[in-house]
Amino acid sequence: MMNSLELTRPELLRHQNFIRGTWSESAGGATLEVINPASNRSIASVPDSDARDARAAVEAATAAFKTWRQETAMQRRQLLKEWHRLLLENGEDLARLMSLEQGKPLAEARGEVAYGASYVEWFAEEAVRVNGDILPSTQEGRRQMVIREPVGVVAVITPWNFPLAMIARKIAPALAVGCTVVAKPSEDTPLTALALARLAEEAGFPPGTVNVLSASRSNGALVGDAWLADGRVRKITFTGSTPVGKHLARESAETLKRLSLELGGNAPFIVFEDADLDLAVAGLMASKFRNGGQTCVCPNRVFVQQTVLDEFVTKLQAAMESLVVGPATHPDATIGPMINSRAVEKIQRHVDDALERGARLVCGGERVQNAVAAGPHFYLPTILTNVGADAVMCHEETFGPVIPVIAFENEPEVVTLANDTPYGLAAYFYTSDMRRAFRLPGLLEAGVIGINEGAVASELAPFGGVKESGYGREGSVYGTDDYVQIKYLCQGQLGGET
Ligand SMILES: O=CCCC(=O)O
Repeated sequence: MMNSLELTRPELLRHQNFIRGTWSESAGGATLEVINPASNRSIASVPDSDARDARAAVEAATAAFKTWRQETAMQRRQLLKEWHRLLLENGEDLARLMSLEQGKPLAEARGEVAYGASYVEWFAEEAVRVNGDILPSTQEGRRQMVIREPVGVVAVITPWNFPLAMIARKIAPALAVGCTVVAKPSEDTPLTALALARLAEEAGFPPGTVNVLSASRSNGALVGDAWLADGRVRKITFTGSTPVGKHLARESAETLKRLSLELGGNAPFIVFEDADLDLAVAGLMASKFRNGGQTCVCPNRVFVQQTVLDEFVTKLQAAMESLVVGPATHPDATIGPMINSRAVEKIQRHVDDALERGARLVCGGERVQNAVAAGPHFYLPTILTNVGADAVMCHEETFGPVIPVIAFENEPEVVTLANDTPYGLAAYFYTSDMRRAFRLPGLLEAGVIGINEGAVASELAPFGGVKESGYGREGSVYGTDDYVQIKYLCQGQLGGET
């Protein structure tokens, strides 16, 4: 049982920024307390960086870019492979750090180490596949070619819900193609990111190639603004809320940066009457309760065909009895604390709103009050039925262990309901009708579709949204596209002597 920061390698707990290959305090000397969401107590303090640190990181990354882009692809692959090896070798320590600062159960944190590391391995292999093209010639004696070049310095801004996987799957493709990186993790979970920086240092990346700094929410905005204003930063890759994504899109217009935005979702999970209901319940459990419901692809609205609604809810409630809410230190915990009190208040506001509008509470609906999960941030797994389309939880991401069940009559109706949102990240449906399985993906407005499957993410697959869930794709063979620019070379006068 994990009960403290007993790391095999205590030096993985970093208290400083990593800029230009050295560890340093913030320029202003300010610090930020990292809070364990399970106990609401401080775990460690890290720098509370500001615009000066942000600029120092860009200077380092700009200088490093000149040489890093010239490295051979094999050398970049080699260093990424070494980083991948170190992530796995230190996986237990990384999982402990992640559980403590983010709250996810240790088993899930171990899973995230493997998941995040898989992107590093994938992009290590992609480093040697940044190919160009030779185009058909439009004139005799002319050769037309296309090469792919790294865009330059990339700013990486990551959320708290996957402290390792999100930063790994942004930094790895950037480094693979020859970009250098300045990164700021969420103020809630900087420790995992700083530990990754330490392992990048050990892997041997040249100084300035990877720069990681921590900052509080308010100073973090100053860091972001400094990067937005800096013309040397050629790309921003961000995972987080849609309002922040829109701010980045607006403000980066001045320097016309490239953007990858992985933003909010409002995923529908649709269960048709012809579905295997046990399979659908298992898929919903896997998808909905990943990280306690704090995942951007978690089903946020569960649509069940009226004819099977009661049977489905009975099976779902029975499955939910196996969930154990508790801190990461509890060996059987399957749902940890929510990240902070703002998150718990939002969940409660959504539940209260649905109940006021006529929803029926099947189970949960409040914070946990027991000895295993004693802190203020634990929320009971909740089912609500008879949820109206006007409920706030049908329009905003609840980001917690709450399942609103909404009845529907037929396919056209549920497609309209599912698409009735500005978001379009993930959508799931369960059916045994093969024609429907082929038809529906074309009708659902989402970047990722689960067909009789609730766990969809993988390093081999493109991850990203449509509509106000953002743009750009992470992972897969498409995952380096956002980090390269196309250059056209036209070589003339090739004709030899006749
Ligand atoms: O929450 C965002 C990313 C989750 C995932 O990679 O499946």
